[in-house]
Amino acid sequence: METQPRALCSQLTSQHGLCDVTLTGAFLSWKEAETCRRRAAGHAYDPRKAGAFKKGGRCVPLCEIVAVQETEGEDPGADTGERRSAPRSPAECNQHAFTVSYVERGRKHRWQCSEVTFRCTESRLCLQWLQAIKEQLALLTTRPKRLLVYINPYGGKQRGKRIYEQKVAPIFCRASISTDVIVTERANHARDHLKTEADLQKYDGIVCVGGDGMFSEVMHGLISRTQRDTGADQNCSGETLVECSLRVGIIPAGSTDCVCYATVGSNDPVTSALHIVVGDSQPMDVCSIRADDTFLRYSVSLLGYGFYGDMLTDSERKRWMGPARYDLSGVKTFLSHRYYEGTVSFLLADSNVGTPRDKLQCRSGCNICQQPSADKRLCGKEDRALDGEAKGAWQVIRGKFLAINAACMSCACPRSPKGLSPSAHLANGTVDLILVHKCSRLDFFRHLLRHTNKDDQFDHPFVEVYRVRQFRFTPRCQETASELELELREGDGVGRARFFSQICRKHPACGCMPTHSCWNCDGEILPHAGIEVRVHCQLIKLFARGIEEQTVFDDPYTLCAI
Ligand SMILES: Nc1ncnc2c1ncn2[C@@H]1O[C@H](COP(=O)(O)OP(=O)(O)OP(=O)(O)O)[C@@H](O)[C@H]1O
Repeated sequence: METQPRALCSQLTSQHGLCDVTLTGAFLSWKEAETCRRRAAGHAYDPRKAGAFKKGGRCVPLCEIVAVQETEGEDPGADTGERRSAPRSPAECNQHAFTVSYVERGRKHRWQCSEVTFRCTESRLCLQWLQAIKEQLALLTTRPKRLLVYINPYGGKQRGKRIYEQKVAPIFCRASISTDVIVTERANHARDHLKTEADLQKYDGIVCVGGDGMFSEVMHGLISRTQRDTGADQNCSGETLVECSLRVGIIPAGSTDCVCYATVGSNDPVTSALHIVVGDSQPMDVCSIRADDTFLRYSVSLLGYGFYGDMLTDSERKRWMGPARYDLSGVKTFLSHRYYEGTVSFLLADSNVGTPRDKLQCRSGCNICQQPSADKRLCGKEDRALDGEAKGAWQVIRGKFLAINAACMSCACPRSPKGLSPSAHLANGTVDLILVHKCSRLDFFRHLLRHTNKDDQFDHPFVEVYRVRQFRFTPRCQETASELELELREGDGVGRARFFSQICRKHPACGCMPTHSCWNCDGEILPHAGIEVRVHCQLIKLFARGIEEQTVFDDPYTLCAI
């Protein structure tokens, strides 16, 4: 028989005075006690105190309570940082207390762990409250109890270990989450450990402390391990990959924390730790990248050829500079203004998953991500039938590109708060393919500038954007003889020019454009130019809930009204 959540209602004392505290199956709320309010309305009214109490009232969803603990020898002013000037009265000394830690929302999607202590004179009542809240928390089965934590001690400003120990571990401890912590000793340590050694049965989730590179390691390890354990072959083209059951939490401690920012809305370790504690779950699409029929890598954020590929290649040579290298390499790559020729082929996504320019941003509980995607509907025989059908739907664009970007998510970050593709979705089984054709430096600058302001970066004649399920890129130097011949025949005069430029590209001594760039795959260089990309809908899950609409939570009383 299902356990019924216990409801309680008592008058207890908090640091703001006597209050009515209510526990239901969904909320814990407290507000100024009726008797106090009536007294405050009469001659004993003290506006200063009444205001303070109003501020102290709250309605906290049960799922956002971090923990409840009996408070021994507590000081009623301790949770607000107030110091008691007077010794405790004999009445206070006879009181029993319990402290509730809960999620409190701050500005810019930040969460913090707040506390409230309730006191009462009866030990039985205090125990009743403690037990009732603990029982309710025990019903929240999506919360992790045991986590495997990987810390990159060299990520970002090399503060990963300190961030974990000072900001995250105390929250896990308060929430009674046990952890096995591995501080990595080399690159790919976490990936290899997850792939082969880790006893994943023991854990409810994995946490990585570091930047996007560290997350990518953990993701690769987890996906590979899941496929191996379930008999799926990630190297086989067209294989339906098996979703990973363990969730991944990201504690941001890198120089780029784009995945964390796009899924939580902030780069704050405490916020991430709290999303893990409350057991949030955010599915996320993953792209698999292949070249010459061989699996290369997975990507969850940005795949960029041309501008972003060149910028990453240059910045890797300047690692000694730290995060400032991205700015310098960005300017250098912009000034070089290189373009690359090639052919992009893609399979458009279904219309029910929106379009890159529809301004429907992916937010917590996104409707579009809850639509069954084409990728999900495909399996077995159906898969082959639909794939055959889809073959006719491939679109082909040949041209000279300054950048080819595939955004699996918005790629929002503090510098570009709306991101590379503001309406891209985390889990709808698609990727937004952005083609920036050759244009003047000034136009390209205008396009880049629009990533930082409110203007539409796709509203330029030289930019095309498509929501796709699969795409391929073939650089001109890899195009087959028949494709090149076709192109030469397409325009006579142009043909001659292209013929000569083809000779030039084969002779680097003449100093003309390089024939191809490389791909920036979530911040890692992929040396291949010709690739094939397929989106795997909701292949992994994060301890996150997507970016919340902030306004709902501005008023602590709003939740009571919901
Ligand atoms: N102990 C280690 N020693 C050296 N490299 C490591 C170690 N642990 C992890 N790495 C590697 O460090 C790379 C960068 O890590 P991370 O993403 O955490 O930091 P970052 O500063 O954001 O990275 P980047 O410098 O790429 O922006 C990752 O690709 C990861 O494979």
